[in-house]
Amino acid sequence: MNFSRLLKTTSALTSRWLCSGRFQSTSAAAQKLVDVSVDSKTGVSIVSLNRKPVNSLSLELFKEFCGVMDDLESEKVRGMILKSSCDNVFSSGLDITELYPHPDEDRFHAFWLWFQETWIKLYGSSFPTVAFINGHAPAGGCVLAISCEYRIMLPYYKIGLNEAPVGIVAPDWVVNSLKSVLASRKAEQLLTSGRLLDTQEAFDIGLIDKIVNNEEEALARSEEFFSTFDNVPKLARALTKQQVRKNEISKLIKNRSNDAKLFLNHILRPETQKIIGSYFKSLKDRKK
Ligand SMILES: CCCCCC/C=C\CC(=O)SCCNC(=O)CCNC(=O)[C@H](O)C(C)(C)COP(=O)(O)OP(=O)(O)OC[C@H]1O[C@@H](n2cnc3c(N)ncnc32)[C@H](O)[C@@H]1OP(=O)(O)O
Repeated sequence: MNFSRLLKTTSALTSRWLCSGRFQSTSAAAQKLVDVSVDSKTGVSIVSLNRKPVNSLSLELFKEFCGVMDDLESEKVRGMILKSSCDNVFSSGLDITELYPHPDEDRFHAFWLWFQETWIKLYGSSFPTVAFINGHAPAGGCVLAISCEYRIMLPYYKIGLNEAPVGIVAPDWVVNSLKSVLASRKAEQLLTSGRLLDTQEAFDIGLIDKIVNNEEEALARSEEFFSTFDNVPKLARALTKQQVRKNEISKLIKNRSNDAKLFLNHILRPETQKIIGSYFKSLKDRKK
């Protein structure tokens, strides 16, 4: 099966959840959670996550992001830069209120399927992708960044997969995306310790590709990355990227519902709820 057909393949059960109109934004005037603009000099699309204050990743944000990715695919854009419009935070990861206290099972199932869909579309996109990490990127924020092809980060922020200390276990598609960036041993150390790295440490181990001081430099470094493909036929580039990433994506596509069920079972365990609850409380108490 070719890759674009594979990307469209979802089980009947999964399609039912993804296509269902449930969990729509209630207000037509609701603020956009994902903004798109085009850099007029380079023709590259800039996608900004815009869920204030910290871009925590909710079901609605995932849905909107997937719609944007579909548009960019059909417009056959030259490239995409993913960044944040929140001050100091690229994304604070999954919205903890989707996980705690004791989430509604239907909503959680849909939430998880849209998280998977986001990863499938971003990791498997045909066009080149850069994450401009213009703020902290813990947990799910880091997952978005490692799903892109190239990572550029501002100094003095933190990035990493701190799920284990929060009581959350990484699914294999997240582990494998990390292993596509870092050697297995480094990936394991990062995951099991849950340590967040500062920008320099992240650069030193190869988790990010460039450190920049401002957005202007980020755009210039992104352009250098995109222009490495200027003499490569678009289709050949896209199919080659997807060939490299195909195994992880097809494994998840075959296992989506089960992956959601496993995660839900884990999240609903009283011990997990307890750990997430005290973690969330400590986040709130920090500011008191
Ligand atoms: C191992 C891989 C597993 C993969 C599968 C699962 C994937 C991911 C799991 C997750 O993503 S779980 C989420 C984990 N996220 C975090 O641990 C980050 C938590 N947040 C922070 O550390 C900080 O907020 C920040 C991002 C460093 C920003 O700090 P800042 O001081 O700028 O802002 P705060 O005052 O802390 O936050 C403002 C406001 O937002 C609330 N909030 C922060 N993060 C989240 C979140 N992820 N979900 C929901 N709400 C969040 C925070 O409590 C504050 O609320 P108020 O106090 O204003 O009510």
